Amino acid sequence: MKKQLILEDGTVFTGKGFGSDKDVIGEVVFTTGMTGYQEILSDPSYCGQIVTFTYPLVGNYGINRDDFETIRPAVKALVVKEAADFPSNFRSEMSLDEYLKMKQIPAICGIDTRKLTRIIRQYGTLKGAIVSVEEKAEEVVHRLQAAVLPTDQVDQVSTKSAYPNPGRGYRVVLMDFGMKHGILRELNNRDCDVIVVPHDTTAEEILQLNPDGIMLSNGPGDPKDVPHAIETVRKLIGQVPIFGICLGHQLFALASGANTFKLKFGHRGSNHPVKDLATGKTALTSQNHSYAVDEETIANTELKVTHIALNDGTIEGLAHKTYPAFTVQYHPEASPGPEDDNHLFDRFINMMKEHAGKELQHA
Ligand SMILES: NC(=O)CC[C@H](N)C(=O)O
Repeated sequence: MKKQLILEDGTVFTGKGFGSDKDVIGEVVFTTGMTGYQEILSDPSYCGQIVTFTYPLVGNYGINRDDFETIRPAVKALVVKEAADFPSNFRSEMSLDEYLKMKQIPAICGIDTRKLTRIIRQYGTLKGAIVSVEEKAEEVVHRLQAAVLPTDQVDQVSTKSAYPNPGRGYRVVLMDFGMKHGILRELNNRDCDVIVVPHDTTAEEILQLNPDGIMLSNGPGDPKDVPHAIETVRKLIGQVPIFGICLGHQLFALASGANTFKLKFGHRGSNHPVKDLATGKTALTSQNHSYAVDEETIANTELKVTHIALNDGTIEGLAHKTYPAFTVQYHPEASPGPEDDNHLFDRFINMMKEHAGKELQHA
């Protein structure tokens, strides 16, 4: 069925719909990863976004049961150049089209994704809609310009109640702002005794769980849309070791008195070079973010910059000057992408070991 992708600046693309048939409005972003579409479409940080894949072929290895980052995908829609009709891979259980239909996520193929990406690069992230070809473009543009996109994405994707993920090592309270399962997987691999808690859990409730460390997850939207979480993180800094990823990193920065701002079109892909300022080494990293911490506001805080993006010089990592707390803007849990910085999870374990003054048998 023919569909159109319409941008708020009036650009109209026509293509073929697949996945769910419903009409949607969202923020159009692009990702440059050459593989990993299953992890990307199931990463809750994409909640509300229409994701364009710059890699021209998507769906060729199907959908498998191992690579989900959540069981309830929150992405709004997908835009691709070519969608493979016949996936081929020993792990494949269904096609991308079947999966998108099952999860009611619309997609459009046959789009000139290079042109679309250039528009986003030039003008910044835009609102867009995927609608039937029957719809009049001017009316849709009008609707798009008037549309106010939701700001409650964290609440949409965070767990509604706390749940344990037992282990015999250090106890970690994992604040779920839209957590990728990759984070849980890394903590499990290190035997952590994890308790996942909703985004609005208070600092007092968290400390009552007697954690050895606190993990702040990734998550969708503007970090300033979850002021209660900033307040919670502020109260937790200095109490126990903290490790934050992506949205968790931004919340840690805001809680420490720094500021965040929206990047023009964000960083999304699996090969973003990041320099560790302590070692001088560069790692290739998996990224997915629209916001970044403002470097000019770091001087007023107790934080130091530990990592920077080599593409645009923005902050990619922070550490507290006195307390055991550090965060990264990128994804050391990868999924998808390189695992160069997976050792950061070991650093968190070591921090908990030092702080707790005890070595746990399995940690
Ligand atoms: N992956 C994330 O946690 C993204 C953080 C935040 N939503 C951003 O877009 O910058």
